[in-house]
Amino acid sequence: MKSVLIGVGQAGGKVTAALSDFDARNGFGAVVGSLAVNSARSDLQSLPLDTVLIGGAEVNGHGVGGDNELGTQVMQNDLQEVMGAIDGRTTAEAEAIFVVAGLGGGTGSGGAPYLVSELQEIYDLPVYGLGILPGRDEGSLYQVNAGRSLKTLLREADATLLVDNDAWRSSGESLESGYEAINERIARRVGLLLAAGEATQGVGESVVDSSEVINTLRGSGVATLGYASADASSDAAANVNVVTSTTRRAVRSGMSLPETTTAERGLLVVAGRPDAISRKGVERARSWLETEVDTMEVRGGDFPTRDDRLAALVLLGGVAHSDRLEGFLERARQAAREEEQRAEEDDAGLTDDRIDGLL
Ligand SMILES: Nc1nc2c(ncn2[C@@H]2O[C@H](COP(=O)(O)OP(=O)(O)OP(=O)(O)O)[C@@H](O)[C@H]2O)c(=O)[nH]1
Repeated sequence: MKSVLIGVGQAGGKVTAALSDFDARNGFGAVVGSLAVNSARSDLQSLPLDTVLIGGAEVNGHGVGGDNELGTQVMQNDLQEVMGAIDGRTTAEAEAIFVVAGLGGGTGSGGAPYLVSELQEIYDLPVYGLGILPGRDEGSLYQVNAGRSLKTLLREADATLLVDNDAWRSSGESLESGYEAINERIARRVGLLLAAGEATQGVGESVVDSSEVINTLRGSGVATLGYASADASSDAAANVNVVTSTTRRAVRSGMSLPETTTAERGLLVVAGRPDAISRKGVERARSWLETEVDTMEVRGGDFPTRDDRLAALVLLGGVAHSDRLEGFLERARQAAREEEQRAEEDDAGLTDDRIDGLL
C-alpha cells in the first residue's frame, strides 16, 4: 500500500524515520513520501527527513512541554505550511496517508488529531492514525493526554493503528533506553504490512494486495498488528504447523495492542518463499483466527519473499475488546479525575490565599 507518512512530535518523527529507512533498505517502495512536523527544533534537526517547524511564534522552537492544547493550537496556526509540505509529497500513486504520533506528549498528542481532520477535508485517500500509547509506568500527564488524543483520533481517522509502548519492549529494558528497539520493531511490522500489498508483480492470486489492507481497516475504530516468524522447511507440506503456530504466536504474544480478544475484521498475511507456504496451513490459521477474535471476516494472502523463514502478520480492524486497551482507558480516566481534583484544590487554595491576603 503506497503510503505517505507524516510524523508529528518527537516519537512521530522518530518512528516515521525508522519506517522510511526500513522501506528504503529493503527496496519495497511502499513509503512514497514522508515528513516530520514538530514544535521542538532540536528534535527535528536529528532526523533524516524533510521537516516543518511549527509554533515558532508561540514556543520559539522549544516544544510545547506536554501541553496538548497548545499542541493543537500550534498545528492550527501553522497549518498552511504543514499542508503545503504534505501536498508536495502526496503524489497520484499514494493510496493512504498515515499520521504517526506518540499520544502522550504535547505536539503529537494535540497536533496529530487536528491534522488528520484537516487532511480528511482535502484528500480522498484514507487517512490513518498510527498512535503510540504511553507505557503503564509513564506519568499521569501522558495518560491524560493520550486518552484525550485517542478519543479525537478515533473520531477523525479512517482507522487508528495502536502500538502500546509496553508491547514490543524487551523485558528488563527501560522505556527510554528501549525506544530505538521499539521503533525498529514498529518499522519492521508496519513496514511489512505496507510492503505486503505491493508485492503483486507476476505472482499467483493468493498474493495479498492493498485493497485487503484498506478493507480490513475500513469503518474506523482501533486496529492492531501482530507479527511472529519461525524457521521453516523448503517444502510446503512440512510447514502446516509452522504456519498455524506462527499465526497463534503473532496473535497471542506479538500484537501491538496485546490481549485483543474481539475484532470486526482480520487479515492474515503469510510471508516467505512461495514454495514454502502451506495452503492447508494458511486455511487452518485463518479459521483459527476467526474463532480466536470472534469474526467471520478474515482475509488472507501471501507475501512472497526470499526469506527462508516464514512469518505471520496479523492485522485486526474494528477492535471491540482488548484488556490492554481497557487498562489504558481506566488509567487515563483515573489520571483525568486526579487532575480535575488537583485543579479544584488549587482554585480553593487560591481563594484562601486571597482571603488571607485581605486579612
Ligand atoms: N515508541 C516510542 N515512543 C516514544 C519515543 N519518544 C517518545 N515516546 C513516547 O511518546 C510520548 C511522548 O511524546 P513525544 O513525541 O516525546 O512528545 P511530543 O509530541 O514531541 O510533545 P512535546 O515534547 O510535549 O512537545 C511518551 O508516551 C513517550 O513514551 C520513541 O522514540 N519511540
